[in-house]
Amino acid sequence: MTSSLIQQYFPDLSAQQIQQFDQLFELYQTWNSQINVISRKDIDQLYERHILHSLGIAKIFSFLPGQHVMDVGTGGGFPGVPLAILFPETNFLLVDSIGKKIKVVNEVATAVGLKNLKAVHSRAEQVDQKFDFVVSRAVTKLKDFYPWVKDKFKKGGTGDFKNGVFYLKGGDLQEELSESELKNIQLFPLSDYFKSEFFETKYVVYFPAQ
Ligand SMILES: C[S@@+](CC[C@H](N)C(=O)[O-])C[C@H]1O[C@@H](n2cnc3c(N)ncnc32)[C@H](O)[C@@H]1O
Repeated sequence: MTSSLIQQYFPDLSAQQIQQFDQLFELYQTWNSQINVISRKDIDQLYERHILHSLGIAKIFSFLPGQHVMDVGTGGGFPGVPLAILFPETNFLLVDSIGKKIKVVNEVATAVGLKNLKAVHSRAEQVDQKFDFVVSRAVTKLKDFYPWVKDKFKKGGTGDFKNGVFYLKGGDLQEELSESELKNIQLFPLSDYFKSEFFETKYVVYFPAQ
């Protein structure tokens, strides 16, 4: 399997980025058979359901060179690994509270030669660093998530986006968003960018640090 689906939606990739995305299939196939980081029945859908889904954030916002981004609860590296390939001059810290998942991330990142990514075994709450942005997917409800990261933002912003959170969410979000009591939430449907059934119910949720 190759990264042709990714190239379809991101036509300006460099030869190195294409090679890195191509390498991911075999790497995840191998590592996932030893340490489960994505559902085994999903491995054939790696490019659509994991890599392209992660890159949905990049359709909304382009991280800048030198910015610092934390991926909370990265598991096997989503969305952090695909974003670190796409934004090679942005610094990514991938965090997970399960050490063996971080081992997979480090193996994959080393194999594809990612120099802008560091993965650490830690609870997000315990990370003592400040970031421009936090990204995440499938970790917990926003009401419980935001307190983990609320004191971890630098002041600042880029264009329409003040430093804050880009969270990949699916399904009916009304109740979750209202119980979170977060202000200035923006929802971006990924069906506006990616044409397949999988993305019909998927969103990027953005809110500024508050
Ligand atoms: C369902 S997995 C999602 C993994 C990945 N983001 C993805 O979408 O494939 C949730 C992950 O969050 C991690 N996690 C849960 N609470 C955490 C916390 N407080 N700090 C860091 N990681 C956490 C779990 O260990 C688990 O790997």
